[in-house]
Amino acid sequence: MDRYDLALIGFGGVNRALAELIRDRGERLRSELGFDLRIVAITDLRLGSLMQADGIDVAQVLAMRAGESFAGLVGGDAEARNEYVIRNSTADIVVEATFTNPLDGQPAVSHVTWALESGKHVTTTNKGPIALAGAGLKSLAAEYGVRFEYEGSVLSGTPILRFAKQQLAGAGLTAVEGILNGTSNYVLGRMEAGLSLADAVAEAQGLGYAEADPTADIEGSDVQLKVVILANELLGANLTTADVERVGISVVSAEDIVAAATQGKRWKLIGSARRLPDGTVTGRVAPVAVAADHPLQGISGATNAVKFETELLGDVTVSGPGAGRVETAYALLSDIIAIDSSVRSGLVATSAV
Ligand SMILES: NC(=O)c1ccc[n+]([C@@H]2O[C@H](COP(=O)([O-])OP(=O)(O)OC[C@H]3O[C@@H](n4cnc5c(N)ncnc54)[C@H](O)[C@@H]3O)[C@@H](O)[C@H]2O)c1
Ligand SMILES: N[C@@H](CCO)C(=O)O
Repeated sequence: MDRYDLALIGFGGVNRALAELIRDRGERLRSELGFDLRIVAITDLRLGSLMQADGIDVAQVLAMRAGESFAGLVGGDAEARNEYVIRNSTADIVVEATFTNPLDGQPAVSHVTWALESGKHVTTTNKGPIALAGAGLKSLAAEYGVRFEYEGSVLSGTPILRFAKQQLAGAGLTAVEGILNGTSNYVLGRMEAGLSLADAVAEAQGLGYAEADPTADIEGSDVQLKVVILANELLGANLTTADVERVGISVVSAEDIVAAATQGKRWKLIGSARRLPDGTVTGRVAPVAVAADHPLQGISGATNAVKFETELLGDVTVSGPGAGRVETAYALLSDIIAIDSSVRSGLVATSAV
Protein backbone atom coordinates (compact mmCIF):
# COMPACT_ATOMS: atom_id res chain seq x y z
CA MET A 1 0.00 0.00 0.00
CA ASP A 2 1.53 3.33 -0.93
CA ARG A 3 -1.14 5.66 0.46
CA TYR A 4 -3.70 5.70 3.26
CA ASP A 5 -6.72 7.98 3.06
CA LEU A 6 -7.85 9.37 6.41
CA ALA A 7 -11.13 10.65 7.87
CA LEU A 8 -10.51 12.94 10.85
CA ILE A 9 -13.37 12.95 13.38
CA GLY A 10 -12.84 15.99 15.61
CA PHE A 11 -10.55 18.73 14.36
CA GLY A 12 -9.14 20.13 17.60
CA GLY A 13 -5.58 20.28 18.90
CA VAL A 14 -4.54 16.68 18.22
CA ASN A 15 -6.06 16.11 14.77
CA ARG A 16 -4.92 19.57 13.63
CA ALA A 17 -1.39 18.63 14.72
CA LEU A 18 -1.70 15.42 12.66
CA ALA A 19 -2.84 17.49 9.65
CA GLU A 20 0.16 19.80 10.18
CA LEU A 21 2.50 16.79 10.29
CA ILE A 22 1.06 15.61 6.98
CA ARG A 23 1.38 19.11 5.49
CA ASP A 24 4.91 19.78 6.76
CA ARG A 25 6.55 16.35 6.84
CA GLY A 26 4.64 14.43 4.16
CA GLU A 27 7.67 13.90 1.90
CA ARG A 28 9.89 12.89 4.77
CA LEU A 29 7.30 10.48 6.14
CA ARG A 30 6.91 8.96 2.69
CA SER A 31 10.62 8.28 2.37
CA GLU A 32 10.95 6.98 5.94
CA LEU A 33 7.73 4.95 6.09
CA GLY A 34 7.05 4.05 2.47
CA PHE A 35 3.52 5.45 2.25
CA ASP A 36 1.68 8.73 1.79
CA LEU A 37 -1.08 10.06 4.00
CA ARG A 38 -4.02 11.95 2.50
CA ILE A 39 -7.00 13.47 4.32
CA VAL A 40 -10.30 12.84 2.51
CA ALA A 41 -12.81 13.76 5.22
CA ILE A 42 -13.03 15.94 8.34
CA THR A 43 -15.87 16.51 10.80
CA ASP A 44 -15.97 18.83 13.78
CA LEU A 45 -18.76 20.25 15.93
CA ARG A 46 -17.52 23.79 15.26
CA LEU A 47 -16.74 23.48 11.53
CA GLY A 48 -19.19 20.91 10.15
CA SER A 49 -18.27 18.17 7.66
CA LEU A 50 -16.06 18.06 4.61
CA MET A 51 -15.64 15.12 2.21
CA GLN A 52 -13.36 15.31 -0.83
CA ALA A 53 -12.38 11.91 -2.24
CA ASP A 54 -9.48 13.42 -4.22
CA GLY A 55 -7.92 14.83 -1.07
CA ILE A 56 -8.62 17.91 1.05
CA ASP A 57 -6.35 20.95 0.75
CA VAL A 58 -4.89 20.72 4.26
CA ALA A 59 -3.31 24.18 4.19
CA GLN A 60 -6.69 25.70 3.31
CA VAL A 61 -8.60 24.08 6.19
CA LEU A 62 -5.81 24.79 8.68
CA ALA A 63 -6.00 28.46 7.71
CA MET A 64 -9.75 28.68 8.45
CA ARG A 65 -10.57 31.10 11.25
CA ALA A 66 -12.88 30.74 14.26
CA GLY A 67 -16.51 31.07 13.20
CA GLU A 68 -15.91 29.82 9.64
CA SER A 69 -17.54 26.58 8.52
CA PHE A 70 -16.99 23.93 5.87
CA ALA A 71 -20.41 24.82 4.38
CA GLY A 72 -18.91 27.04 1.67
CA LEU A 73 -16.45 24.39 0.40
CA VAL A 74 -17.08 21.73 -2.25
CA GLY A 75 -18.24 18.62 -0.35
CA GLY A 76 -18.80 20.75 2.75
CA ASP A 77 -21.71 20.98 5.18
CA ALA A 78 -22.30 23.18 8.23
CA GLU A 79 -23.22 20.15 10.37
CA ALA A 80 -20.88 17.51 11.77
CA ARG A 81 -22.52 14.55 9.98
CA ASN A 82 -20.33 12.03 11.75
CA GLU A 83 -22.21 8.82 10.97
CA TYR A 84 -22.68 9.69 7.30
CA VAL A 85 -19.04 10.70 6.88
CA ILE A 86 -17.64 7.72 8.77
CA ARG A 87 -19.77 5.22 6.87
CA ASN A 88 -19.61 6.83 3.41
CA SER A 89 -16.23 8.52 3.04
CA THR A 90 -13.58 6.75 1.00
CA ALA A 91 -11.16 6.74 3.95
CA ASP A 92 -9.13 3.64 4.78
CA ILE A 93 -8.56 4.80 8.36
CA VAL A 94 -10.83 6.77 10.70
CA VAL A 95 -8.92 8.96 13.16
CA GLU A 96 -11.11 9.61 16.21
CA ALA A 97 -10.02 12.60 18.36
CA THR A 98 -13.19 14.11 19.79
CA PHE A 99 -13.70 14.90 23.49
CA THR A 100 -13.18 12.05 25.97
CA ASN A 101 -16.43 11.35 27.82
CA PRO A 102 -15.42 9.62 31.08
CA LEU A 103 -18.97 8.45 31.86
CA ASP A 104 -20.00 6.35 28.87
CA GLY A 105 -17.42 7.16 26.18
CA GLN A 106 -20.06 8.54 23.81
CA PRO A 107 -20.28 9.66 21.07
CA ALA A 108 -16.79 8.32 20.41
CA VAL A 109 -17.87 4.70 21.05
CA SER A 110 -20.43 5.10 18.25
CA HIS A 111 -17.86 6.75 15.96
CA VAL A 112 -15.51 3.79 16.40
CA THR A 113 -18.37 1.28 15.99
CA TRP A 114 -19.55 2.86 12.71
CA ALA A 115 -16.01 2.91 11.35
CA LEU A 116 -15.28 -0.74 12.19
CA GLU A 117 -18.67 -1.87 10.87
CA SER A 118 -17.94 -0.13 7.58
CA GLY A 119 -14.62 -1.95 7.21
CA LYS A 120 -12.33 0.95 8.13
CA HIS A 121 -9.36 0.76 10.47
CA VAL A 122 -9.49 3.05 13.50
CA THR A 123 -6.89 4.95 15.46
CA THR A 124 -7.94 7.00 18.45
CA THR A 125 -6.42 9.02 21.29
CA ASN A 126 -9.80 9.10 23.00
CA LYS A 127 -9.69 7.13 26.23
CA GLY A 128 -13.46 6.57 26.43
CA PRO A 129 -13.90 3.88 23.78
CA ILE A 130 -11.07 1.66 24.99
CA ALA A 131 -11.63 2.11 28.75
CA LEU A 132 -15.42 1.84 28.64
CA ALA A 133 -16.17 -0.36 25.62
CA GLY A 134 -12.81 -1.90 24.71
CA ALA A 135 -13.74 -5.59 24.70
CA GLY A 136 -16.74 -5.14 22.41
CA LEU A 137 -14.88 -2.85 20.01
CA LYS A 138 -11.93 -5.24 19.78
CA SER A 139 -14.34 -8.10 18.94
CA LEU A 140 -15.98 -5.94 16.30
CA ALA A 141 -12.60 -5.12 14.74
CA ALA A 142 -11.76 -8.83 14.60
CA GLU A 143 -15.17 -9.63 13.09
CA TYR A 144 -14.68 -7.07 10.30
CA GLY A 145 -10.99 -7.86 9.73
CA VAL A 146 -9.72 -4.37 10.55
CA ARG A 147 -7.40 -2.86 13.17
CA PHE A 148 -8.45 -0.84 16.22
CA GLU A 149 -5.41 1.06 17.59
CA TYR A 150 -5.26 3.36 20.63
CA GLU A 151 -1.61 3.82 21.67
CA GLY A 152 -2.20 7.52 22.47
CA SER A 153 -4.85 6.74 25.07
CA VAL A 154 -2.14 6.38 27.74
CA LEU A 155 1.04 8.54 27.86
CA SER A 156 0.16 10.23 24.53
CA GLY A 157 3.01 9.59 22.09
CA THR A 158 5.20 7.59 24.49
CA PRO A 159 4.52 4.03 23.29
CA ILE A 160 4.06 2.20 26.56
CA LEU A 161 1.19 -0.07 25.55
CA ARG A 162 3.13 -1.63 22.67
CA PHE A 163 6.32 -1.60 24.75
CA ALA A 164 4.71 -3.60 27.54
CA LYS A 165 2.83 -5.98 25.24
CA GLN A 166 5.78 -6.68 22.97
CA GLN A 167 8.99 -6.05 24.92
CA LEU A 168 7.85 -7.24 28.36
CA ALA A 169 6.00 -10.32 27.09
CA GLY A 170 6.93 -13.26 29.31
CA ALA A 171 8.56 -11.08 31.99
CA GLY A 172 5.70 -11.71 34.43
CA LEU A 173 4.12 -8.28 34.80
CA THR A 174 2.51 -7.94 38.22
CA ALA A 175 1.88 -4.20 38.63
CA VAL A 176 1.89 -0.87 36.86
CA GLU A 177 2.28 2.42 38.70
CA GLY A 178 2.86 5.89 37.37
CA ILE A 179 2.23 9.52 36.70
CA LEU A 180 -0.40 9.21 33.99
CA ASN A 181 -1.73 12.74 33.58
CA GLY A 182 0.31 15.59 32.14
CA THR A 183 -2.02 18.39 33.23
CA SER A 184 -2.11 17.50 36.92
CA ASN A 185 1.66 16.95 37.02
CA TYR A 186 2.22 20.29 35.30
CA VAL A 187 -0.23 21.98 37.69
CA LEU A 188 1.42 20.51 40.81
CA GLY A 189 4.80 21.76 39.56
CA ARG A 190 3.44 25.26 38.93
CA MET A 191 1.80 25.28 42.39
CA GLU A 192 5.25 24.44 43.83
CA ALA A 193 6.40 27.63 42.07
CA GLY A 194 3.63 29.59 43.83
CA LEU A 195 0.80 29.69 41.25
CA SER A 196 -2.80 29.12 42.27
CA LEU A 197 -4.55 25.95 41.09
CA ALA A 198 -6.78 27.99 38.74
CA ASP A 199 -3.87 29.88 37.14
CA ALA A 200 -1.87 26.69 36.70
CA VAL A 201 -4.84 24.94 35.05
CA ALA A 202 -5.26 27.91 32.68
CA GLU A 203 -1.61 27.55 31.64
CA ALA A 204 -2.06 23.81 31.02
CA GLN A 205 -5.12 24.55 28.88
CA GLY A 206 -3.13 27.06 26.82
CA LEU A 207 -0.43 24.46 26.24
CA GLY A 208 -2.97 21.94 24.91
CA TYR A 209 -2.50 19.43 27.75
CA ALA A 210 -5.90 19.65 29.46
CA GLU A 211 -9.16 17.90 28.64
CA ALA A 212 -12.00 20.04 27.26
CA ASP A 213 -13.32 19.89 30.83
CA PRO A 214 -10.15 20.03 32.97
CA THR A 215 -12.07 18.65 35.96
CA ALA A 216 -11.22 15.25 34.46
CA ASP A 217 -7.52 16.03 34.90
CA ILE A 218 -7.79 17.62 38.34
CA GLU A 219 -10.24 15.19 39.93
CA GLY A 220 -8.51 12.08 38.58
CA SER A 221 -11.12 10.66 36.20
CA ASP A 222 -8.66 10.89 33.28
CA VAL A 223 -6.17 8.77 35.25
CA GLN A 224 -8.98 6.44 36.33
CA LEU A 225 -9.68 5.67 32.65
CA LYS A 226 -5.96 5.11 32.04
CA VAL A 227 -5.70 2.74 35.02
CA VAL A 228 -8.64 0.74 33.60
CA ILE A 229 -6.87 0.59 30.22
CA LEU A 230 -3.54 -0.51 31.74
CA ALA A 231 -5.17 -3.11 33.99
CA ASN A 232 -7.31 -4.60 31.21
CA GLU A 233 -4.72 -4.40 28.42
CA LEU A 234 -1.62 -5.45 30.36
CA LEU A 235 -2.77 -7.37 33.44
CA GLY A 236 -5.62 -9.30 31.82
CA ALA A 237 -8.19 -7.70 34.11
CA ASN A 238 -11.78 -6.77 33.39
CA LEU A 239 -12.01 -3.59 35.47
CA THR A 240 -14.53 -0.80 35.07
CA THR A 241 -14.09 2.73 36.40
CA ALA A 242 -16.30 1.77 39.38
CA ASP A 243 -13.58 -0.67 40.45
CA VAL A 244 -10.89 2.04 40.60
CA GLU A 245 -10.89 4.20 43.72
CA ARG A 246 -10.24 7.84 42.75
CA VAL A 247 -8.99 10.94 44.57
CA GLY A 248 -7.85 13.99 42.58
CA ILE A 249 -5.29 16.72 43.23
CA SER A 250 -7.90 19.27 44.39
CA VAL A 251 -7.38 17.84 47.91
CA VAL A 252 -3.75 19.04 47.82
CA SER A 253 -3.50 22.61 49.20
CA ALA A 254 -0.71 25.17 48.80
CA GLU A 255 0.14 24.46 52.46
CA ASP A 256 0.41 20.71 51.76
CA ILE A 257 2.86 21.47 48.94
CA VAL A 258 5.04 23.64 51.20
CA ALA A 259 4.92 21.07 54.01
CA ALA A 260 5.98 18.28 51.64
CA ALA A 261 8.84 20.41 50.28
CA THR A 262 10.22 20.94 53.80
CA GLN A 263 10.56 17.13 54.03
CA GLY A 264 12.13 16.85 50.57
CA LYS A 265 8.89 15.42 49.11
CA ARG A 266 6.77 16.35 46.08
CA TRP A 267 3.09 15.67 45.47
CA LYS A 268 2.33 13.47 42.48
CA LEU A 269 -0.97 12.05 41.23
CA ILE A 270 -0.27 8.33 41.11
CA GLY A 271 -2.35 5.81 39.18
CA SER A 272 -1.73 2.13 39.80
CA ALA A 273 -2.99 -1.34 38.97
CA ARG A 274 -1.75 -4.43 40.78
CA ARG A 275 -2.34 -8.20 40.55
CA LEU A 276 -2.81 -9.63 44.05
CA PRO A 277 -1.63 -13.13 45.05
CA ASP A 278 -5.20 -14.45 44.61
CA GLY A 279 -5.16 -13.28 40.98
CA THR A 280 -7.54 -10.34 41.36
CA VAL A 281 -6.44 -6.97 39.99
CA THR A 282 -6.99 -3.74 41.91
CA GLY A 283 -6.71 -0.16 40.67
CA ARG A 284 -6.30 3.18 42.44
CA VAL A 285 -5.79 6.89 41.75
CA ALA A 286 -4.58 9.20 44.52
CA PRO A 287 -2.15 12.05 45.20
CA VAL A 288 0.95 10.90 47.08
CA ALA A 289 3.80 12.97 48.58
CA VAL A 290 6.79 11.04 47.21
CA ALA A 291 10.25 11.11 48.74
CA ALA A 292 13.47 12.00 46.92
CA ASP A 293 14.46 8.34 46.44
CA HIS A 294 11.18 7.52 44.65
CA PRO A 295 11.68 6.98 40.88
CA LEU A 296 8.71 9.25 40.06
CA GLN A 297 9.78 12.28 42.14
CA GLY A 298 11.88 13.84 39.38
CA ILE A 299 9.16 13.59 36.71
CA SER A 300 8.12 17.20 36.02
CA GLY A 301 5.83 19.19 33.76
CA ALA A 302 3.66 17.28 31.29
CA THR A 303 6.12 14.40 31.31
CA ASN A 304 4.63 11.12 32.51
CA ALA A 305 6.29 7.91 33.69
CA VAL A 306 5.23 4.34 34.27
CA LYS A 307 6.97 1.78 36.46
CA PHE A 308 6.31 -1.81 35.37
CA GLU A 309 6.90 -4.35 38.14
CA THR A 310 7.91 -7.73 36.73
CA GLU A 311 8.88 -11.13 38.14
CA LEU A 312 11.93 -11.67 35.90
CA LEU A 313 13.30 -8.14 35.36
CA GLY A 314 12.32 -6.37 38.56
CA ASP A 315 11.18 -2.81 37.93
CA VAL A 316 11.31 -1.19 34.49
CA THR A 317 10.44 2.52 34.33
CA VAL A 318 9.61 4.36 31.11
CA SER A 319 9.13 8.13 30.94
CA GLY A 320 8.18 10.49 28.15
CA PRO A 321 5.58 13.03 27.04
CA GLY A 322 2.17 12.40 28.58
CA ALA A 323 0.26 15.17 26.81
CA GLY A 324 0.64 17.74 24.06
CA ARG A 325 -0.82 18.21 20.60
CA VAL A 326 2.17 17.14 18.49
CA GLU A 327 3.19 14.40 20.91
CA THR A 328 -0.32 12.94 20.74
CA ALA A 329 -0.51 13.30 16.97
CA TYR A 330 2.64 11.17 16.91
CA ALA A 331 0.68 8.44 18.74
CA LEU A 332 -1.83 8.49 15.86
CA LEU A 333 1.03 8.20 13.39
CA SER A 334 2.48 5.26 15.33
CA ASP A 335 -0.93 3.56 15.13
CA ILE A 336 -1.05 4.15 11.37
CA ILE A 337 2.42 2.60 11.10
CA ALA A 338 1.12 -0.43 13.04
CA ILE A 339 -1.87 -0.68 10.68
CA ASP A 340 0.48 -0.46 7.68
CA SER A 341 2.61 -3.21 9.15
CA SER A 342 -0.46 -5.48 9.40
CA VAL A 343 -1.52 -4.60 5.85
CA ARG A 344 1.97 -5.35 4.48
CA SER A 345 2.17 -8.66 6.30
CA GLY A 346 -1.23 -9.63 4.90
CA LEU A 347 -2.92 -9.82 8.30
CA VAL A 348 -5.57 -7.28 7.25
CA ALA A 349 -6.63 -5.59 4.01
CA THR A 350 -5.99 -1.88 3.32
CA SER A 351 -9.62 -1.43 4.25
CA ALA A 352 -12.83 -3.19 3.34
CA VAL A 353 -14.21 -0.03 1.68
N1 LIG B 1 -4.24 16.97 23.99
C1 LIG B 1 -3.58 15.98 24.55
O1 LIG B 1 -2.48 16.15 25.09
C2 LIG B 1 -4.15 14.60 24.51
C3 LIG B 1 -3.31 13.51 24.84
C4 LIG B 1 -3.83 12.21 24.79
C5 LIG B 1 -5.15 12.01 24.47
N2 LIG B 1 -5.94 13.09 24.18
C6 LIG B 1 -7.32 12.84 23.81
O2 LIG B 1 -7.45 13.10 22.41
C7 LIG B 1 -8.75 13.65 22.13
C8 LIG B 1 -8.58 14.97 21.41
O3 LIG B 1 -7.84 15.84 22.21
P1 LIG B 1 -7.62 17.37 21.76
O4 LIG B 1 -6.59 17.90 22.67
O5 LIG B 1 -7.48 17.45 20.30
O6 LIG B 1 -9.04 17.96 22.19
P2 LIG B 1 -9.71 19.32 21.65
O7 LIG B 1 -10.73 19.68 22.66
O8 LIG B 1 -8.67 20.30 21.25
O9 LIG B 1 -10.42 18.85 20.29
C9 LIG B 1 -11.54 18.03 20.24
C10 LIG B 1 -12.31 18.44 18.99
O10 LIG B 1 -13.35 17.50 18.83
C11 LIG B 1 -14.50 18.23 18.38
N3 LIG B 1 -15.66 17.43 18.75
C12 LIG B 1 -16.10 17.14 19.98
N4 LIG B 1 -17.18 16.34 19.91
C13 LIG B 1 -17.44 16.15 18.60
C14 LIG B 1 -18.43 15.44 17.88
N5 LIG B 1 -19.40 14.77 18.50
N6 LIG B 1 -18.39 15.47 16.54
C15 LIG B 1 -17.42 16.15 15.88
N7 LIG B 1 -16.44 16.85 16.52
C16 LIG B 1 -16.46 16.84 17.86
C17 LIG B 1 -14.43 19.56 19.11
O11 LIG B 1 -15.17 20.54 18.41
C18 LIG B 1 -12.94 19.84 19.11
O12 LIG B 1 -12.54 20.63 18.00
C19 LIG B 1 -9.47 13.75 23.47
O13 LIG B 1 -10.29 12.62 23.62
C20 LIG B 1 -8.35 13.72 24.49
O14 LIG B 1 -8.73 13.14 25.71
C21 LIG B 1 -5.46 14.36 24.18
N1 LIG C 1 -5.48 15.72 29.51
C1 LIG C 1 -4.62 14.61 29.43
C2 LIG C 1 -4.23 14.37 28.00
C3 LIG C 1 -3.49 13.07 27.81
O1 LIG C 1 -4.35 11.97 27.96
C4 LIG C 1 -3.38 14.85 30.27
O2 LIG C 1 -3.16 15.98 30.70
O3 LIG C 1 -2.64 13.90 30.53
